[in-house]
Amino acid sequence: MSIQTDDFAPTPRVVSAAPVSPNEEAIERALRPKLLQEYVGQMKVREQLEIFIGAAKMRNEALDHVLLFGPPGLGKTTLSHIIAQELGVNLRSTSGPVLEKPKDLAALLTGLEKNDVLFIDEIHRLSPVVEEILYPALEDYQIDIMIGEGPAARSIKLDLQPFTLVGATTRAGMLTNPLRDRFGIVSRLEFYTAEELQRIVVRSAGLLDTPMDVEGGFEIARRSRGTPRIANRLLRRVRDYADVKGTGRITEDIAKRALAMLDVDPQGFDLMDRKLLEAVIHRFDGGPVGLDNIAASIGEERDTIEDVIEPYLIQQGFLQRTPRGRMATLAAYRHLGVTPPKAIGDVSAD
Ligand SMILES: Nc1ncnc2c1ncn2[C@@H]1O[C@H](COP(=O)(O)OP(=O)(O)OP(=O)(O)O)[C@@H](O)[C@H]1O
Ligand SMILES: [Mg+2]
Repeated sequence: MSIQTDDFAPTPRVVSAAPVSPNEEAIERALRPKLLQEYVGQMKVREQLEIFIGAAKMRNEALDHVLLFGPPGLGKTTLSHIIAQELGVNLRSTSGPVLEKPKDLAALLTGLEKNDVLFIDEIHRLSPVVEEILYPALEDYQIDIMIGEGPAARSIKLDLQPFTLVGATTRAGMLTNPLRDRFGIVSRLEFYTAEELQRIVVRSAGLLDTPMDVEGGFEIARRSRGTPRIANRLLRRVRDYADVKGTGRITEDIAKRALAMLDVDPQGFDLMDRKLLEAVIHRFDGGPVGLDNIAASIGEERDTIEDVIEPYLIQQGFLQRTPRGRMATLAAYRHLGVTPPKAIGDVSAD
């Protein structure tokens, strides 16, 4: 398959943390680090995994089950591949919504070889009946399957090879307790710093054969909302700009001009972020306002706001989540150049 431009998706948001097209996923695969050593940032997670993977290999045992959670585009799928690679075992990948029936999961489980990794993306979307068979599989490497139908139906126990489940989710809160309790290793991925993203951008530019100044790379990094997927996407867009409007080299000036053209501001906010902040400030007096009201007001899905738009705004201190709803902080007023009401200073202080 040849890699073409990935611009065909309907008006994708350039700072969307989700992949905007199947083609982008192909490009991402090419940019994916293969080893823990190449995996930038997430020091705590990496350190833990290094030790646990090393120990599992020394004992020739399956690694304990791993739950990876965090916002989209931070490297959960990448890490699952790395875990299998470092363990020197096969990786089987699937996702919660794909596993419709218990037998779908049973087929995967019985096909696993000793110490293999089974990756289940969006594990919070497993159906309860499928989740049921996962429990004994995780605990005792056994599954109960039903043979036959009607009165002749009986359940038999099947032994499985020891294996490691790597589950990924953007919402750890949506996992059932019995499922969550069966993960021995729980790793939370954090947003990356601009310096870490810069290292990722430099590495990707190298893989894409694109000459880039340090300042150009930093400009892309700091506008990438802490997310490698966005950093890699902005890099590709800036590279297009550099090819057409410049000499092909990504300089600071080229990066700034390209990003301004893409409406990505120096904070990494795009029109959607600004629309959300503006709605909270202008239509709801700065909040508190419920998610549903925000969703209706800016014409976005509630889930998209919760999973994709607001985590970064909250992490950066522009939005606050309170029991009564979302509130704009002083930083949000300042960012939009709006004079804050007097009371807001006190709210933001705590
Ligand atoms: N730590 C990292 N170092 C270098 N590149 C990274 C890192 N994490 C992610 N990336 C890059 O970002 C891209 C997106 O990562 P990945 O697909 O693993 O995210 P994800 O967390 O699985 O997202 P989603 O929640 O949408 O499934 C990858 O193609 C990879 O190139
Ligand atoms: Mg993924």
